[in-house]
Amino acid sequence: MVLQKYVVLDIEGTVCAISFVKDVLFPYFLKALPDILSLHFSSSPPPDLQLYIDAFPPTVRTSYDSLYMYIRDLTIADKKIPELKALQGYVWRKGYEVGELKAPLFPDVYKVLDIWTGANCFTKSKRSVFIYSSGSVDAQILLFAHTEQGDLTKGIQGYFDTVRAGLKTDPASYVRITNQIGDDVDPREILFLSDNVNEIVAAKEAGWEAYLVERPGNAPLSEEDRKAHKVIQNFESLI
Ligand SMILES: CSCCC(=O)C(=O)COP(=O)(O)O
Repeated sequence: MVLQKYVVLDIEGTVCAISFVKDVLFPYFLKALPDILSLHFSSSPPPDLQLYIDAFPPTVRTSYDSLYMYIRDLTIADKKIPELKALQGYVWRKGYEVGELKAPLFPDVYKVLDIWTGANCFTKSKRSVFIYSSGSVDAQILLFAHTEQGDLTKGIQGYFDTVRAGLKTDPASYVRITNQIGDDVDPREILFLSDNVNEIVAAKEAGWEAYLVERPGNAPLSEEDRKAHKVIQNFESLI
C-alpha cells in the first residue's frame, strides 16, 4: 500500500460548485467583454491586453464584431482553449482585486486543506497539494488567493493548466505533471480528485490513484462509473 504524499485537485465541481463558474465567473467575463474589446480597438490599447488578443486567430481579429462573437460563442460553449482561458483570467483579475469576485469553496475544502498543509498539521497528515484545471494558472492563483475564507495560496505547492501539462483527458498530461512534481516521484504516490470521469480514467492510466468527486450540482454519475471508481462526496472522508 503506497501512501499518497501528493494531492492534485481539479477546481470546477470539485473544490467549488459548477454554478460558481457557470453563473458567476462566465457572466462576469461576458459582461466585461464589450469594454475590453472596445479598449483593444481604441487608439491606445493597453500593451498587456494586446498579447492576450493576439493569441486569437487573425481571421477573427479583423473587427470588433467578429472577435466579440467568436469569444462570446467559445465562452457559452465552455471551450477549454488556452487563449480563451488566458483572457478570462485577465478579466477576472480586476473582479477579484476590487472585491466583486470571491470564490466560495465547499466548507470541507478549507478544513481539509488546513489539515494537509496548515502550520499546525501533524507530519502524518501532511500532503503537498497541487491544482490541475483547464482554467489558466493565473486564473487558478486568483481563485485560491480570493476565497470566501481568504488567501489559501500559501498551502498550494504548484499549479498546472493545459498549457503547462496538456489536456486533462490525456494520460500523457499526468505523466508530465508527475515529472514536474519531482524526479523521484512514484505516480502511485499522487492522489487526483476530480468530478470528471474521463480525467479520472486518464490519471489512473498514468499510474495515479484517482477518486471521483460527487458534489451538489454536478452531472449525475452512472452506476458503471460508481462501480469502476471510488466516489467521495466530501474531502473529510480522506483524513
Ligand atoms: C480557475 S479558472 C475557473 C474555472 C474555469 O475556467 C474552468 O475551465 C474550470 O475547469 P476545471 O478543469 O477546473 O473543471
